[in-house]
Amino acid sequence: MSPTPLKVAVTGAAGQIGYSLLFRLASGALGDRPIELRLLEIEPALKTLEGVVMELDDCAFPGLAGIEIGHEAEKVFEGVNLALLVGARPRGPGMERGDLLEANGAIFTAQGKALNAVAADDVRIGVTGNPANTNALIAMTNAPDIDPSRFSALTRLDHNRAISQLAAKTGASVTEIKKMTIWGNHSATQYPDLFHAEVRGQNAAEAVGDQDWLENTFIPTVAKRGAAIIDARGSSSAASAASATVDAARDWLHGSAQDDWVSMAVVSDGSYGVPEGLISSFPVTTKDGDWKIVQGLEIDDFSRGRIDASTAELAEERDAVKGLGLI
Ligand SMILES: NC(=O)C1=CN([C@@H]2O[C@H](COP(=O)(O)OP(=O)(O)OC[C@H]3O[C@@H](n4cnc5c(N)ncnc54)[C@H](O)[C@@H]3O)[C@@H](O)[C@H]2O)C=CC1
Ligand SMILES: O=C([O-])CC(=O)C(=O)O
Repeated sequence: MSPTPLKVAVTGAAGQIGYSLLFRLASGALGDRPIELRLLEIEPALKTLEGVVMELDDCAFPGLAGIEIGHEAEKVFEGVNLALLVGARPRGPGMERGDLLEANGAIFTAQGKALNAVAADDVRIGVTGNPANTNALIAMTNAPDIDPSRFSALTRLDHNRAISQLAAKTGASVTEIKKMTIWGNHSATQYPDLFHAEVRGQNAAEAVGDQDWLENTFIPTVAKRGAAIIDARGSSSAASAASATVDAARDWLHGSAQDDWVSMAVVSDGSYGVPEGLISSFPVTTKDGDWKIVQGLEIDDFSRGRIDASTAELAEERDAVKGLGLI
């Protein structure tokens, strides 16, 4: 007998990220278990989504057990085991992701409530739509019956960007880089940390041996990569965001590698001085659908300042959505 399909909800399924993400999911990126796609869109985008579904059908993916589409969250989210909340307005040139709070926040209030009402008991919820950390906080707060540990926001794209930049600098392959960490917000204040990362088993900051590059090239290149892509493409990253969304979901469900960790924005328990309750990016290990913040890393003054600046921004965003009545 074939296993019960994993029910995977994707919101904003007719959007740019959706157009890449759905085909990765359907072709088996989350593993061998068949999947059923539950695709949520706003009503005016359903016709476009029907076209995407025709294309999914035309791929004849053996692991795709079914597709349902709709514009009502409570119907689409019924019984879902994994919800990838992508649907939200992207920023344009000259905007910061935080500028989207008011436009996008309400989406996550409604979707948090719907997940709370109808998702499966084992649901995991990954938020990609920006501003991702605070949208995840909104969804989590509006889903009081779902354990807060089931929510996470995507900083895996930043993590992957940081690995790629470090690989290019050191001549290592991406597989030779371990223990990369993104701390804080998925925003320009994020802190990609080379002091705990490793290149071929050597401390990455030591392997680079160039504090000026670390501070003035590496950190800003990673933190502002989204804006650089908008500048070049005229629209925000889509295929790489879809790829990171898949990486994050796969590792969450199936576990991170033994000798490595990943970056995920998860609810803070106060670790590393990050105020409790904020959804902030940490180094985490994952196993069987659960994550654990890596403990015991030494944080020097340089890193402390960067982490504090990013978490202060998260606290401001939290206060802003409180002011808007979203949490
Ligand atoms: N966390 C990350 O690393 C990244 C996040 N993003 C964010 O992901 C989001 C989506 O980006 P794109 O796909 O490029 O945007 P897009 O504009 O191409 O697609 C967004 C889709 O969401 C849909 N949508 C809007 N409200 C909805 C609702 N209430 N329910 C369901 N669907 C809804 C829209 O109709 C649209 O089809 C943006 O907020 C963007 O900033 C983008 C790249 C990386
Ligand atoms: O920069 C943006 O607005 C899209 C995004 O989150 C990213 O590419 O990291």
